[in-house]
This record gives sequence, structure tokens and C-alpha cells, in this order.
Amino acid sequence: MNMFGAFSAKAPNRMFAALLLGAIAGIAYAGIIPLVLAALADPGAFPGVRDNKAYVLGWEISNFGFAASFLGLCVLILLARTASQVILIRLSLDVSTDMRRRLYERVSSAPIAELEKVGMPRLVAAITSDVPMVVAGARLLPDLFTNMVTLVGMLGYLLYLNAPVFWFVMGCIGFGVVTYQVPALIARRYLVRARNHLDGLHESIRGLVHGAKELKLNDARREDYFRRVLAEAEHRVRDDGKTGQTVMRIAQNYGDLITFFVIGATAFVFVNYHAISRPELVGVIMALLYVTGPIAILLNFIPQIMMARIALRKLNALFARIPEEAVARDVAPRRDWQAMRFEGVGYRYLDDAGEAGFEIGPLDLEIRKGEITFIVGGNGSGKSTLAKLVTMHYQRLDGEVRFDDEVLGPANIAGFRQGVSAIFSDYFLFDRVLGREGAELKDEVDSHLVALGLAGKVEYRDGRFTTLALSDGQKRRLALVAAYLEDAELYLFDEWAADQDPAFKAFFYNAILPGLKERGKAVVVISHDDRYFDVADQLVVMEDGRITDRNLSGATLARARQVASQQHDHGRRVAPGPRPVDATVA
Ligand SMILES: Nc1ncnc2c1ncn2[C@@H]1O[C@H](COP(=O)(O)OP(=O)(O)OP(=O)(O)O)[C@@H](O)[C@H]1O
Repeated sequence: MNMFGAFSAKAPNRMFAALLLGAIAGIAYAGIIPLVLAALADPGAFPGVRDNKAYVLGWEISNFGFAASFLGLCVLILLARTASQVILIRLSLDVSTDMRRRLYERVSSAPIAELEKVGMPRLVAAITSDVPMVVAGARLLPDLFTNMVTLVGMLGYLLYLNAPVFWFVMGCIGFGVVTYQVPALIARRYLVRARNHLDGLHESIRGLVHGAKELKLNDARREDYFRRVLAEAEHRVRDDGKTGQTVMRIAQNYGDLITFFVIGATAFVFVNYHAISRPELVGVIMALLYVTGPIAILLNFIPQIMMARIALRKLNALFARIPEEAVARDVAPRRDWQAMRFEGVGYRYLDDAGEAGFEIGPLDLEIRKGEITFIVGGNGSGKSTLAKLVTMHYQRLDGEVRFDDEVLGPANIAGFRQGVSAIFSDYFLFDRVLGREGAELKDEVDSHLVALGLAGKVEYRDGRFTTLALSDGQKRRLALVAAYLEDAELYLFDEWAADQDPAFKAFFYNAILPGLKERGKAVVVISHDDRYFDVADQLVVMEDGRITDRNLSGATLARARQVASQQHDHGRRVAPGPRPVDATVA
């Protein structure tokens, strides 16, 4: 995608109209000086010559024909330029929305593993910095076109006035353009670096916002973060930006100077070597003075266009970085299965350089409907990675996943994935129930809010939850309400109960999970709550990326309890003796 392409792909007719109007304005601009010079050369233009005069609103107008043409050109410039700019501004707003929408669509259709690698800061930088920069650059196109047409027109006029002057000017412009490239290339290098540092700055800002509580508690820590992380990131963006912009301005002024140099060289040097009449010289100098305007504008645009191209390259790289997941889309949810089977399934994380990181597998596992499967294991043993394979956010790299006898692959994965509802440990709570509407929804939500002890805390009104300002445990319960309403075939809970109080923990393990099981759902729970391991039909023990045990034998239970008891750093183990579950809750 190039800048022009971004606009012309969206609305070719509007883009064409804007450029055409820009060209008309350019031609009209280029016509002004020849017209004035022609009028001045006409005897009717001078005082005392009474021919060809007219009176308009009491004003005496000499050389009326030229004056009327001059006015006509001015009006044409005004109308054509305004229309061209208005069309482009409106189009650019549509294009910005369009580009952002494309990015949203790409993000939502990208493989989760790629999104995790790209990270939020790069996406935010792309949406907030790159898209507006590209659009701002593309918006200059008609003005660029207008000024280029004016320049070409004026150079043509120069050729008509005096061919040697024209070739002299062309030589000077050629020299200027070539030598201009040196500072322009240096500037570009620094501007690209400044833009690359922007991703790091966004990452640092994320730390500032998300780590605000931690930073506030300790001045030394905050100082350190400001000095070594934020300030450094800011300085990198600022320093390279400053150097890039400075060199760019030098290049621009150098370009400006070249045009004046041409005028000086023509007036003071060229005339000594070529025969040129005084009126001819006046015409040439006027044309050259007039040309400085479009040249200055073109030079002024260059930094912005350069920034836009850098941003566009970043956007294109991001699009290439987050490819669309190669799976069939718009397929109906698949509910017609009884068991999900992992046969020798393996997965490994790859870093940016393609180096393999943590690896799980080969895994053999069966998750059946109407059963509860617990996954237990120490920190970093691969439980969440396995969970993402179960929810099909990650696709196996080795082995095979089957739903009954059907092998999971690109053609059917989207269908099976739509039958999954999951609450991950880093879940996101939306302020509404997505994908469902209707009057009966509110009644259902209300009854779940009551059951989960959230009535009075939050309501479902006008299609959204009235507040999300809830405690961690309450937020998780609200996420559970939304998950429950999805009526999925497979439910996955990654440490859902970790921050629930004993009563809700008991409610979750003793009422919600068995309830889902009774409804014939496949239930997968990552848990450290060894008190409730007996709720499981199947207990899967993970150690170092492998399943080391997978049944409910006494030995597995003992092993699972031992592994769970090694979870020192969670600190959220269930307190002994849950208080009786409230009748409304149970
Ligand atoms: N997005 C990622 N990119 C690269 N490596 C990752 C990523 N996520 C996890 N890992 C690696 O995979 C290993 C297993 O992580 P995983 O989250 O599956 O463990 P876990 O058993 O769920 O741990 P915990 O109990 O702490 O949540 C980790 O040691 C980590 O190094």
C-alpha cells in the first residue's frame, strides 16, 4: 500500500476529482504572471491611454479584457483549490477511519501468538501516530499537485520567454535536487530512528500507567523509573527527532536558497554572457520570483511526506507482522462433538528471531463433554499454554487435535472455537454482554447477578453493566456471568477462583462446575485449590511442559496435591473451612 493508494483505493472518483481540481488551480496559478506581463506590455494598461477602459461600480478599470481574465483566474483558483482541499479533507477523514478499521480487523483476525509477540505498545503507536501521519501526508497530495503544475507551467513560460534562461534554470534546479538528497537522506535516517523509538516510549508509558500504584509507594523507585526508563525513552525520541528535523530544515532552506541563487545568478551573471532585452529580463525575473512560491511549498511538504512514508512503512511492516490467521472464517459454531483429543500435541514459543523458547508436549489428553478436567502444576509448568491449545488460540505445531474423529485444521477451527467460553487469568471484562441482545437477556443477567452475589453492586441497564468499578473477585464473578450466558460447549477457567472468598470458591467448585457438567458441557479448570480436586473427573498434572499424570487415582491426587502445595508465590490458597454458601448463591 502506498500513500496515494490508500486514498485512491477508498474512493478513486473523489481522489481523481481532487487531483483534477488541484491541477486546474495549478494551471490558473501558472497563468497569472503571463497574464499580468501581457497586460503590462499592452498599451492600454498605461495611464493616459483612454482606450479599452471600463467603469465598474464607479471604479475606472484599465485594460478591461485582461482585468476580467485576471479576476476570472483568481476566482477559478479560489474555487478549484477550495473544492480540491475540501474533497481531500473529507476523504482523508474517511481514509483514517478506514485504515484504523483495517487495523482493528487485522488485530481481531490475527493469531493470538503473533499479537502477544507484537505487544500492545506497537499497536497503540500504529493507531495513534502512524495512521494520522500517513493521512496528513496523503492530504498534501492535491496541493503538491497544484504546485507542481504551477511550477511546470511557469517553467514552460520561461522556455517561451527565453530558452537559454530556461536551460540555465533547469541546470540549477537539477543541481539543487541532487545536492538536496544528501541532507534529506541524513534527516530520513534520524526520523526513522525517532519513529522506532516511539514504540519503546509507548511501552514505558504503559509501565507508568499500569505501574502507577507501585511507583507511588516508593519515591526512589519512581525516580529511577522516570530517570532510567521514561526520560531515556523520551530523550531517544526527542534527540533523533531534533537532529532529523534540524537537518531537514537545513535541507529545506538550502532548497529555498537555490531558487534565490538562480534569480541572482540570472540578474547579475547570466545577463553578461547572453543577450537579453530589459523587458525580457523583467519578465524572466518576475516568473522566477513567482516560481519561488511553489518551490518553497514543495520543499515544505517534503518533511511531512517523508514522515508519512516512514509511518506508512511502519504500518505495512505491522500488517506483515500480524498476518491474518489462515483459517476459514464465517463458519457456523460447531457443537456436534463429544470429545476433544490431543494426540502427541506439541507447541513451542518462538521469539522474533525464530528461536524456540519454552516447549510443551508431546501431550496426549482427552477432554470429554459432561466431565470436569482439572489441570494442575507448578508455576511455569505450561498450564496456561495448554489452556490456549485447548481453547484453540494456539495451534499445535506437532501431533494432532481431533474432535471425535474429525481432525482439527484451518477449515474447521473457527467453528469449534466459537463453541468455547474462557476466562483466562488475564481476562478482559467488557461492559456489556456481546453477541446477544433482547428483552430476555436482561432477566437472565439479573438472575445470574443475584446468584453470584452481585445484585445491588451492578445492574444490567440499557444493554450494559452500570459499573465495572468492582473488587477483583467481583469483576471475576461478572466475567463469569458473561461467560455463562454464552452457552458454550467447552468452558475453560484459568485460576478463576484464585481471588474469590471461601464461600464463592465453594460455590464455584460445588455448584457452578457441576452445573455445567450436568448440562453436558466440557469443563476445563486450571486450579491450585487442592481442597476441591475431588470435584474433577480427570486430573491432569503438568510438569515442565509435560503431562506427568492423568487420572484420578490416589497416586495422581497425591502428586497433584504435592505439586499444588509447591505454589508458594500465589498466596491465594483456600482458607480452611469455607463459610456456608448463602441460599441465594447456592
Ligand atoms: N507469550 C509467551 N511467549 C514466550 N514464552 C512464553 C509466553 N507465555 C509463556 N511463556 C513461557 O512458557 C512457560 C510456561 O508458561 P505458562 O503460562 O504456560 O505456565 P503456567 O503453568 O500457566 O504458569 P503459572 O502457574 O505461573 O500461571 C513460561 O515459563 C514462559 O517462559
